[in-house]
Amino acid sequence: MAVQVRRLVRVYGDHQLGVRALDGVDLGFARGSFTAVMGPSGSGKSTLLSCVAGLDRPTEGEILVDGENVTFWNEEARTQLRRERIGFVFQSFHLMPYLTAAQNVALPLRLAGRKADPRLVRTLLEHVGLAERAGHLPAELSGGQQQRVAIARAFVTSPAVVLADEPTGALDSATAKDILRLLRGAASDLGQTIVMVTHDPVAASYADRVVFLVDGRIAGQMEHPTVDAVAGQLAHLDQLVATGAAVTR
Ligand SMILES: Nc1ncnc2c1ncn2[C@@H]1O[C@H](COP(=O)(O)OP(=O)(O)OP(=O)(O)O)[C@@H](O)[C@H]1O
Repeated sequence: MAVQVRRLVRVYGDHQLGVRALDGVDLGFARGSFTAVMGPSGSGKSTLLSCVAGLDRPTEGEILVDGENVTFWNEEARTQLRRERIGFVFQSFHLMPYLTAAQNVALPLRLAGRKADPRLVRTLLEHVGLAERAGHLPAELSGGQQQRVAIARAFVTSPAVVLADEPTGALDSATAKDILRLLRGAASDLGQTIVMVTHDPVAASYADRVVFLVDGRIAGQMEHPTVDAVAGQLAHLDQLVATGAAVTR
């Protein structure tokens, strides 16, 4: 398993009265798998990503990255974990505006104190179809191209997992499909493990599996998701939440 979370609980505020953002989540993410995490607003999706990334500490439970228990690592070790073993893709790209595409891709290696091999950077930019734009600044690239640079950057350290938070949320649907095909291919062809939070059933249909969260708990999983099946399950979950059926403990 690239990543495993066991009995993960994250309570914000008072232990008894606080918000249980995650309430006993057990999940494994196999190497080379592409998982979509879905659920209503406030269901715990971002908290799950933050815990896996080591940005947030679980209240209870364990997190294993490449089989190593990282739950109790100190701040410094978790910063290193984020730099070297976790890749990030955000909705709003988060590229450094004053660095070229190639320099942005190389940045995680530099931050990790490693040498940025120009051939690796070039190969990654070729892989995302941007070899010709290596010297361009983000402002000179379209949104879809900027997201491709961000994806190449996320892959540069060969991380255990790439965490993508609404990676297509800011893109038109045709560009979004290109990005999703790229992520799909990275999992299938390069064996890159990907976990993607999304609200979009089309985006989720590119994944191998969808995990549905409600109130910090797993409310269902779907293998080989289709757009219609995902949309149907989301409507069903919304109904459960609206009637309060999902919040009984
Ligand atoms: N720092 C915090 N302090 C207090 N409560 C928090 C904090 N972060 C999240 N929460 C609460 O934890 C719950 C889960 O939040 P989370 O952001 O993980 O949900 P989400 O599924 O990502 O939602 P969205 O789809 O709206 O982004 C929510 O009730 C939220 O209000």
